[in-house]
Amino acid sequence: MRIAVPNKGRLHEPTIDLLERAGLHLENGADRKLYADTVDPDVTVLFARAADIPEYVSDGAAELGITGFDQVREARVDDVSELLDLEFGRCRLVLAAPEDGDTDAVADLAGKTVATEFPNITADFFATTGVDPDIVEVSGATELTPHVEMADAIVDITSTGTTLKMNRLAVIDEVLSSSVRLFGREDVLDGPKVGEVRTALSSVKHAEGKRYLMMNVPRDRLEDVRDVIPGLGGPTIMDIADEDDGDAKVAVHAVVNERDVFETITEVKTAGASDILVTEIERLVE
Ligand SMILES: Nc1ncnc2c1ncn2[C@@H]1O[C@H](COP(=O)(O)OP(=O)(O)OP(=O)(O)O)[C@@H](O)[C@H]1O
Ligand SMILES: O=P(O)(O)OC[C@H]1O[C@H](OP(=O)(O)OP(=O)(O)O)[C@H](O)[C@@H]1O
Ligand SMILES: [Mg+2]
Repeated sequence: MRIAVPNKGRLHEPTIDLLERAGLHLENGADRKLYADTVDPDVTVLFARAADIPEYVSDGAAELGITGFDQVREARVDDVSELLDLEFGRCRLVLAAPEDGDTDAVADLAGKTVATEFPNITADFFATTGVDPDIVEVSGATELTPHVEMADAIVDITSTGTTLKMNRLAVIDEVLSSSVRLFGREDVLDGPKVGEVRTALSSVKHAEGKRYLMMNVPRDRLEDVRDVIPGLGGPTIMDIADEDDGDAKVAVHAVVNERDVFETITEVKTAGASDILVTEIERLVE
């Protein structure tokens, strides 16, 4: 099975990092190679441009793909399905125009020109508004086009808003909200490998922001400790083999949200826990 992933750009590294954390370690994937093997002999990674990945999956060059939702929508592929929101590469496609110009609303764009790297998404957006501007496709530096009289407005990616601000552009409307997705061609979705890859990647997402808490608790304080552990399932309670103590203490393990760890430690300690350990979780298969 082949997974197409971004070969460069801002999505490349986080995608490789995610595959590694999911246990799909890349082998002999030196720079500029088109393919890399993984520890799983049945899984190959194919490197492609973020914008080409939906087409690669649709055409059969790969079975699965990882790229931005914006690219999937722009490619207008109708035979692929989303399997997982990977929740990075978050950005918005927005309609924006010069701050000090006379374009303040969608209606102001009747008979005007909009420049974008996403002509299909832009056309779909305007089709819902009843306004029908000319759409000009550019391949980058879109933010410049209103200042060189190429366009009256743009549809482009924004995340922090810095680029729009630097180019004195104001948002008129949101066109699309995007993040990176795992998707696959519909005719292969039932295969066992697809399920395995999906589970591996989602287990990394589930583990993010969670910590594993371990502690020892006198058996007669167990209920007090249990009461203060915020529930994410569990906790797991285990007997401790201890010759001197008999069964006076038990080990308590629990998965907790990272943001709750600080408070929980204080509370379980007050409730009688000792030998408290906090560790990171690599993967959490639910
Ligand atoms: N500023 C941003 N913040 C968050 N995600 C972004 C941002 N810019 C782009 N993305 C996401 O990353 C995807 C790829 O963008 P990137 O800039 O890496 O590639 P590109 O410039 O289109 O590619 P290439 O360098 O191959 O021309 C976008 O389609 C979008 O989903
Ligand atoms: O809201 P901001 O945080 O400023 O991000 C928005 C910018 O990020 C992307 O460009 P990128 O940095 O990927 O450069 P590129 O034009 O080379 O793709 C996008 O095309 C915007 O220009
Ligand atoms: Mg870019």
